[in-house]
Amino acid sequence: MGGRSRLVNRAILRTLSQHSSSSSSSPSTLPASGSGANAVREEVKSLGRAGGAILGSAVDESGARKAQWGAGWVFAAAGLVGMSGGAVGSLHTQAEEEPKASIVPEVARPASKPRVVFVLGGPGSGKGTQCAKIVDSYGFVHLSAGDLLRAEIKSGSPDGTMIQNMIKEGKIVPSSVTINLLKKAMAESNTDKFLIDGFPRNEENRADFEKVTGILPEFILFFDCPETELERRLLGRNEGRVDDNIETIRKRFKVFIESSLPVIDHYEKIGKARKIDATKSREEVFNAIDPLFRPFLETDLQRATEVLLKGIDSGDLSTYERFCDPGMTAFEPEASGHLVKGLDFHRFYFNKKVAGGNEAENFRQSTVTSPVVTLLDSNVGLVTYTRLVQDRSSSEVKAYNETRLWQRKKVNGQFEWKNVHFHRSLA
Ligand SMILES: Nc1ncnc2c1ncn2[C@@H]1O[C@H](COP(=O)(O)OP(=O)(O)O)[C@@H](O)[C@H]1O
Ligand SMILES: Nc1ccn([C@@H]2O[C@H](COP(=O)(O)OP(=O)(O)O)[C@@H](O)[C@H]2O)c(=O)n1
Repeated sequence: MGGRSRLVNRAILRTLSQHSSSSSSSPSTLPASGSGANAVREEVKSLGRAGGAILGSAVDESGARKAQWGAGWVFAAAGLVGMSGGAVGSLHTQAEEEPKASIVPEVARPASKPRVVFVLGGPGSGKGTQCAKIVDSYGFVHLSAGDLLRAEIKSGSPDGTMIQNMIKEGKIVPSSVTINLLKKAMAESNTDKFLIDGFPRNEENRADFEKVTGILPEFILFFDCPETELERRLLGRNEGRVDDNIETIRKRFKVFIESSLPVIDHYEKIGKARKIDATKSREEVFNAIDPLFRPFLETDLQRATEVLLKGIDSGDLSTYERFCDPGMTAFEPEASGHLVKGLDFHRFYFNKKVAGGNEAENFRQSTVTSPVVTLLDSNVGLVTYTRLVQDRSSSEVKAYNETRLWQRKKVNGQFEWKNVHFHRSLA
């Protein structure tokens, strides 16, 4: 996601393309063994030694954005990526032992592990304004530390008076109070993507959050803006806040420089700070932020595919219907060259399985190789892979090439990826 991993991803893609016989980055031509795979393994090992996670988008030689399926892309060359028998998204190699422990592909983490982006910047730099836009486009939950503290005052909590006094003085409320509020809000939410705005504001906030939650941010957004502009915006904000007066504003600037800038420096040093010029218009600021959030969509899309395939393997019709658009079209061998529309054709196979009864006999396992996730825009994505299907009832392993076209839709106010078309053919 960061500059470093993007460069590393480029290197991997180059290595792969050198050993690929056709197009520059065609995953279906990845070597399964031999010198190409060895070269890739070396890349993986060196990444592991450097402690780098292989994640998110990469840019291929033609400039097209591509998502790597976690380490799957690399493991697909070195081995195989398992899609069943364990947690969804767990990776295993079957060809030979790989240095798994040293490589922690972030996309392989359990879906419940929250992905957090901290949004920092001086008071009035536009954090809240941009967070609203990110929520709207990317389905994050926005948690403003300041808003949570103000709500705590209103709720009549025993800490209310202390918090009110601190805010009036532009001082930073003790971490234990703010972190408890954040933890509670995160636990009450049913998502795993959080924008945490106005936090961590000092070293104590930062270190305590890490210690208490074990969460490191994916990255931090730093809205860079000079004091004169901040002052102008805050005096014009007009939200009736007790701290938007010239006396408190000056105190907040001082606290920001003394306590918050060192936190931003910390993230800069570990390569997690993404600095944004916040003096630009709201639209220009959003355009600068927008690409940073694309990899989250790629991860979501990959996870949706993993869950869908697991649903197919286990004969779970409700999962299948949750991820498939009712008007989905498909070309698959069972349809003998015809395009089938809707879910009835596919439902037949789920019902047949249930009717067959014997779970052990019905047991199926898919292993995905050469997965590629390509985001066409923020609401349309393409997932291609080869799927090996093992079936208890037959010793034959079937291999399919599959292409799934996904569309992101808002359902009951929440973004969901829906499979709108797939093409499956015998590999
Ligand atoms: N890019 C921008 N240009 C001009 N004004 C802005 C911009 N972004 C936000 N504002 C305005 O500045 C004020 C502060 O923005 P806000 O998002 O509340 O900042 P923060 O959450 O960082 O305190 C608001 O009145 C907002 O409408
Ligand atoms: N992590 C935090 C965030 C806010 N706060 C308090 O809440 C005030 C308002 O913060 P905010 O994030 O809502 O607003 P801005 O100052 O960024 O405009 C701060 O000046 C602090 O007094 C805090 O103590 N600790």
